[in-house]
Amino acid sequence: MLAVHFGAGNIGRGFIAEVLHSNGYEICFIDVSQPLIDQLNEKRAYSIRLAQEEEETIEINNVYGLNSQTEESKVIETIAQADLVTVSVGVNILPLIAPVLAAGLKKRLEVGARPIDVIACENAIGATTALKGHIKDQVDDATIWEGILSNTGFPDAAVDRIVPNQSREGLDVMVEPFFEWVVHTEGLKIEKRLDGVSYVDELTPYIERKLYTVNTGHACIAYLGFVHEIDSIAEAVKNPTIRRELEGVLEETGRLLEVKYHFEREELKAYHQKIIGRFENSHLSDPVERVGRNPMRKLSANDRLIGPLVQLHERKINTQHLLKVTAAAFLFDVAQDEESVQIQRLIKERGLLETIAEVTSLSPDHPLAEEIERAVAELLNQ
Ligand SMILES: NC(=O)C1=CN([C@@H]2O[C@H](COP(=O)(O)OP(=O)(O)OC[C@H]3O[C@@H](n4cnc5c(N)ncnc54)[C@H](O)[C@@H]3O)[C@@H](O)[C@H]2O)C=CC1
Ligand SMILES: O=P(O)(O)OC[C@H]1O[C@](O)(CO)[C@@H](O)[C@@H]1O
Repeated sequence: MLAVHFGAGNIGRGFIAEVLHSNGYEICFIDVSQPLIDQLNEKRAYSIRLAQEEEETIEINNVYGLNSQTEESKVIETIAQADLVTVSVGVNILPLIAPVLAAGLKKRLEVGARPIDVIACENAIGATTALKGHIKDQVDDATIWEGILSNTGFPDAAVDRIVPNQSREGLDVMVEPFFEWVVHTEGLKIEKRLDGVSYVDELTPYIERKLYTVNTGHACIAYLGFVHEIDSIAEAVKNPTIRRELEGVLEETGRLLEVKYHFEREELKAYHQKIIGRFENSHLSDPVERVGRNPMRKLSANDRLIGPLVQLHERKINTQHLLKVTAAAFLFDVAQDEESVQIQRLIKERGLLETIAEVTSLSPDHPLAEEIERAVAELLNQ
């Protein structure tokens, strides 16, 4: 069986491929990094090392790569023959892979290929649904789009495994032992269920619990870590002030999840403790700059900070810790992170309040915009 996976990066190699490989798939990685593709085709294998006390590695073989920029026709042919398509490129990259995916799914119709699922594994709510929309934009002919829809499943999913940036040298990846991949049963076309994947009829509670707990908590450590000039996540989470804010933020998003989905408080507290233990993993060297990367995405309306902040505000539930983390995200200034550079430029050109409104999609006179502005001032005066 052949799986095509877009994005031979941290999660692609360090998580999705492990699950696909253990289910017997050969994996064709699609990427735009030629060095990565060359190594995949030369070595055809790599190791996944678990970040834990005892030495444990998982050998991944039966892999190869194609470059979607220079080998487009081969990519289309491969999609036409594949048994599954998965994606982990970054939610902002999804529109860029839509053309070749549309061509591949169209080719499947021409050759009479059996139904297939396309699953986007990104840190975003509804990423596969978004990808489906980008693919639809590439297909003018309504009949062909109907054909693709009847032959392709686009189930949304939630993925969770901390995989820090790996050294560019090799293919091997260091990952935390924990992983969770949850796929929405709605929209699936393939009967086969993958071992290691949970299938749920109701995905939203899971993905919001993950995004508003793991990712919001991680963002809290990253952005306050940056403000406290601490480089690594494991170090930042030991800082008593940051730890207090982390527990406060998880308390706040936990309240939202309780109110929305009636998660048991004790169950949420156990989930929080497990996640804090994951963040403390000293075997993982995860820089603050990776976890805080792309602050415009993370400060956007439906992501891990503004999403819960607005929903809590609407319910008149306390958001002091989330406000502090959101404010810290506006101070995240990393020369190599173009989104952080863009935010700092906006602050200089248009002022903080306008920038807050622009990045979060809150109106400048929304009480939260003014509260974020105040929280930034408080952080700067600390
Ligand atoms: N790293 C982590 O711990 C986790 C990351 N995620 C999510 O997984 C997604 C990927 O994250 P990472 O693997 O960390 O990023 P990454 O940057 O390591 O991997 C992304 C890969 O996509 C490739 N790419 C970029 N443009 C492309 C294109 N047009 N066509 C094909 N490939 C292209 C890049 O060359 C890179 O190899 C993101 O949505 C992230 O939020 C989700 C859970 C955990
Ligand atoms: O990949 P993103 O969305 O930039 O943020 C990294 C997030 O992914 C995670 O692995 C959590 O799934 C953490 O690394 C972090 O919270």
